[in-house]
Amino acid sequence: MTTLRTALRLGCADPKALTTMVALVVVGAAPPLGVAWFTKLLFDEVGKGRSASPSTATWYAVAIALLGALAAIANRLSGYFTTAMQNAIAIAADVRLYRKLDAFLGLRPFEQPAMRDRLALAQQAATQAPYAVVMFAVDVAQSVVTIGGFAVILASLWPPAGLLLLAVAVPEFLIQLRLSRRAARAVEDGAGLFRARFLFQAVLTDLRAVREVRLYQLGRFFRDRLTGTLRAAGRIELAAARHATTVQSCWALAGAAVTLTATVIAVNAAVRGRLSLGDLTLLLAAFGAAHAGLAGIAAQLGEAGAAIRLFRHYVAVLDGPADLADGTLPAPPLRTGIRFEDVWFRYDEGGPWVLRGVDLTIPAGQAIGLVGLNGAGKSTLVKLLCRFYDPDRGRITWDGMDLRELRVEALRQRMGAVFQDFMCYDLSAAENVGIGRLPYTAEQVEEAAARAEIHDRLRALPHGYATLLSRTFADQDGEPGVTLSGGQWQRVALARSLMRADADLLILDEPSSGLDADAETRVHASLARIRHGRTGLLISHRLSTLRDAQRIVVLDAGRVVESGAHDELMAADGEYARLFRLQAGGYQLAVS
Ligand SMILES: Nc1ncnc2c1ncn2[C@@H]1O[C@H](COP(=O)(O)OP(=O)(O)OP(=O)(O)O)[C@@H](O)[C@H]1O
Repeated sequence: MTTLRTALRLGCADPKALTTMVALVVVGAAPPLGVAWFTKLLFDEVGKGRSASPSTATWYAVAIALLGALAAIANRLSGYFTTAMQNAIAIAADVRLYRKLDAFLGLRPFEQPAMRDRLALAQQAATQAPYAVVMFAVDVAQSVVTIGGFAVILASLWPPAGLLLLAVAVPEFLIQLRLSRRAARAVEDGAGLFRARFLFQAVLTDLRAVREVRLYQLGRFFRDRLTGTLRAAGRIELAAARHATTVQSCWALAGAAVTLTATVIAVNAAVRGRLSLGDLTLLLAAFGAAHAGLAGIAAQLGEAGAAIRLFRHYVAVLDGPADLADGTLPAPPLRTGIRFEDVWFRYDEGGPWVLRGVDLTIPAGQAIGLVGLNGAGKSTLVKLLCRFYDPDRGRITWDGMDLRELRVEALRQRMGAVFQDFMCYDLSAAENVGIGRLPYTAEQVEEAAARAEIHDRLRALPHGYATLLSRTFADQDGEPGVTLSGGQWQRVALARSLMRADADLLILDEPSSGLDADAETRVHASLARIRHGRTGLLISHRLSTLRDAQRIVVLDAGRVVESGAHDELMAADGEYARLFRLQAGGYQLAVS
């Protein structure tokens, strides 16, 4: 019931367009009745032979033509308002869906294949179902007028025709409902393939992917995967269509038999003089139209039924539980520090532990460097700190308060971060930097860009900061945008995080891995100035960039194995000292 209610509510997204369309549909339903009636009168008039009045017959013909024109105009206009209604439904449905997705506080819902399938189905059904339900209701209303009118005509000419119609209509409705279930199941079964299709299409068209696809000559490989996916999806769709066609064809034979029965009886009555020629025409037209009308409603019931079944996925996403419970307390400015207390975490229940009892303190006003081999759990630790996930055991505190007690939005407003896999948005240069803190001013953007050593490059772009950073979209002049080098993009991402340079906590996960040596030195000097007296967590494989951190923490397989200042760790001669010497040795070798 909630599903239907939600669909109906969305279906009424543009009440004006809806009511106008309904009015036009109802107006358009009346002319066929008039046409049938005037055709009967015309035939009866012509049937009088010599005593027929040519002017009366002409008037009947004019009336038929006018009614036909009225129906056609009402039909066109209702088509226009239907489009307006569809647009409004699509916008309202998407707004609700994406607002819900945006309300997920963490990352888990986006990492679950079942949830992604459901989401794909929800996106598909979001506009279809509300439209199908509304159109079904409208067509039923229209058909009540048309079929009701024809039913009155049939009842006055030959009452048993109504029973004959019911005998054919009721099973037809039941059959369509059954077929709708099967059709919806076919779409559900193909959801994974549907997503895979988009994946392969993206690989074959995405600017970053096509580079590798060209170099490794993977076009054929991915095309074959795409074709395989399309074929598999096609097989599911065709199996459902084959079943529907078989059932519907058999049923069409039954419908034809009923129509034949009605025709034979009516013709017999006419031959015996119980019906006039006009009556016979009217009866056959009325029976055919009523039958077609009922079959049309049954087919639409099937379509609406399938759409509603799929729409359950949309409602399930909207009504689904929150992924993380939001806290209730405001996040105060950081005074004492952040603590990881025996934090255990794994991405999947039953999966390997990624963090295993991490104890770590980030005192307020200090910069901590985090070091470890690939897969040690550094980025995971950052993700927990941003509260994208909650620890399975232990807790993380902000001035002694469990992160889970704080309002997530408030907590994140106190953080600035640049992630390893940062985003390159197809937006202007100013927007690419400024969205780090909305709303932004041009001065703030330029200051952040200068700190990240990218201001001169952005200012020198064809339209300065207004230049679109994209090669796949055109700017307002129809010109393709500009794209930056990898290191320049990284500086833009860094500038974005520096829009929050005054944040209580600055997290920098490999902020300079793609920077040239000159830029790296300058960026780190700039970062050291910004971080001075601020709380920061800096992750880097380039250990020399962490030297000035007050404390360096070494993570190994999800555990803190060493902790101390650079000199202390070097003196301890442990893992950090080994890695540092290895890197330094590499540089020495290169120099000598
Ligand atoms: N979203 C995820 N779902 C499941 N497992 C994940 C996810 N992200 C990371 N992992 C796993 O967690 C482990 C730690 O990954 P993490 O990214 O935290 O390591 P890291 O120390 O940052 O490594 P690197 O130096 O390579 O960036 C890895 O084994 C990885 O496979």
